[in-house]
Amino acid sequence: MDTIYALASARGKAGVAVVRISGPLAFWAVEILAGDVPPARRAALRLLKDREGGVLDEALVICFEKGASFTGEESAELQLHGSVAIVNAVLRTLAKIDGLRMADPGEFTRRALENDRLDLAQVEGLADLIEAETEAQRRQALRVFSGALGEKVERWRHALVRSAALLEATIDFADEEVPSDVSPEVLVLIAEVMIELETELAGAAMSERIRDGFEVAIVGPPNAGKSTLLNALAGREAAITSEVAGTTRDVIEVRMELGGLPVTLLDTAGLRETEDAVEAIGIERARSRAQQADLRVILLPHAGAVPEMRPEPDDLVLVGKDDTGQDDLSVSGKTGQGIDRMVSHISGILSSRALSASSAIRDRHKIAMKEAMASLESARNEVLIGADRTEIAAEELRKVVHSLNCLVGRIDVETVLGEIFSSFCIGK
Ligand SMILES: Nc1nc2c(c(=O)[nH]1)N(C=O)[C@@H](CNc1ccc(C(=O)N[C@@H](CCC(=O)O)C(=O)O)cc1)CN2
Ligand SMILES: Nc1nc2c(ncn2[C@@H]2O[C@H](COP(=O)(O)OP(=O)(O)OP(=O)(O)O)[C@@H](O)[C@H]2O)c(=O)[nH]1
Repeated sequence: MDTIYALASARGKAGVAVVRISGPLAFWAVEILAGDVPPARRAALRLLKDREGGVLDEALVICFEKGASFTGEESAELQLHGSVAIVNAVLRTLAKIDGLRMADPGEFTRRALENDRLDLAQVEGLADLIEAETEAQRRQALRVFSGALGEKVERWRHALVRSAALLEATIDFADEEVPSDVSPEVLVLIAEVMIELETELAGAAMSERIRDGFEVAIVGPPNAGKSTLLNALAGREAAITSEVAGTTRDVIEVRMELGGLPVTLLDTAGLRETEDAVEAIGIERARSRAQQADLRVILLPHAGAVPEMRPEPDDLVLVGKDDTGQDDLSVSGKTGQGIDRMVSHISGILSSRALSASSAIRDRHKIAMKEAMASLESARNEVLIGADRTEIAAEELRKVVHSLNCLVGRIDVETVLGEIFSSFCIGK
């Protein structure tokens, strides 16, 4: 096994930079640079020197013994003054040590996975944790990283292995005295797992939103003040505004954080009848994107106007360009009147939806869970049919266990690892 090293903190000037080393020669590398191997897990101040004895930096060195580190391997951290020159000089010195090489992206985490410090779902949670930009993303990734999914899978697997064992016991004893009918107990176990899987699957769409962002579309007739409102929310001139009706043609997207949630706001072409072919395409796009969005803010030109689009139950219907706020249900991009109220309404609705988010954060999880569900359904049907189908039922249950094993990466890991780690930073 190679010993790997990498800069774990971001490149560029910083207060402190962290270089990580992991593998059988990690302490050896520390000894070469720092002169000795400080006691494990204690920050020790050392002068780091290159092989010619030139001082590289005064640094904090922390050693982690094999079996008690992030990767599970012998590893060490060099906490350096965060200058580009120091980092480069230290990395150069490490490169010259035989048996050491620069880590690939995600390789430290990969080793943690190989050493059973993390399961695959946790690795995926960790990837999301590093990508997290909003509060909701941080919380979701942390939940997955903490191993919530793995724990559930463990419980499900336990129930299914027990069910299969019960069924198999009846097969083995088929010729002898038949033990009591196990099917009621098996059916209960199967039903319990199915209910929990269903809940996870139902929350998958929401966890996806938290990862990728909710879409909120601003819709209304031309000149309703949509672009001005978007710009006010974005805090910049993301969309062109003008007194000419029909200014916005394409869908304009602005990503922002609303109440801790990642939200993509969509400014859309004003909805009206038009002879202009280009505008008509824009209007068609506006309608379809708005329909697919999670929520719509429908702007009216004046109180009592008929909305351009039929509002869904949670949609907001507001009178736009109302600078003074004569109406509770009004908003002005120009003065900012009503914007706070609108934002808290939107984030309230989206947050309540986000509560149902599950740990199924990737398509891979959804696919494995759907497979598990399908096999569970067949297993249940076979059990219901009767004793002569017991063997088939047990076989279906083994398939479920297989799908669950894939889910947490007990098997078939290699096929997904490349994809997962391609998004990792070097040093993680
Ligand atoms: N400086 C530094 N900060 C960091 C990390 C790191 O590697 N270095 N981490 C890296 O991502 C995260 C912390 N994760 C870690 C996870 C496990 C162990 C570890 O040594 N585990 C041992 C001992 C556990 C214990 O003392 O309770 C073990 O699990 O056996 C260290 C860091 C975030 N902050
Ligand atoms: N008084 C006032 N004028 C506004 C407000 N919002 C927009 N306007 C003006 O109304 C005109 C149209 O505003 P836009 O934001 O471009 O309207 P839009 O709904 O995006 O228009 P289209 O792109 O044509 O669909 C511009 O002249 C804006 O300056 C507002 O809150 N108060």
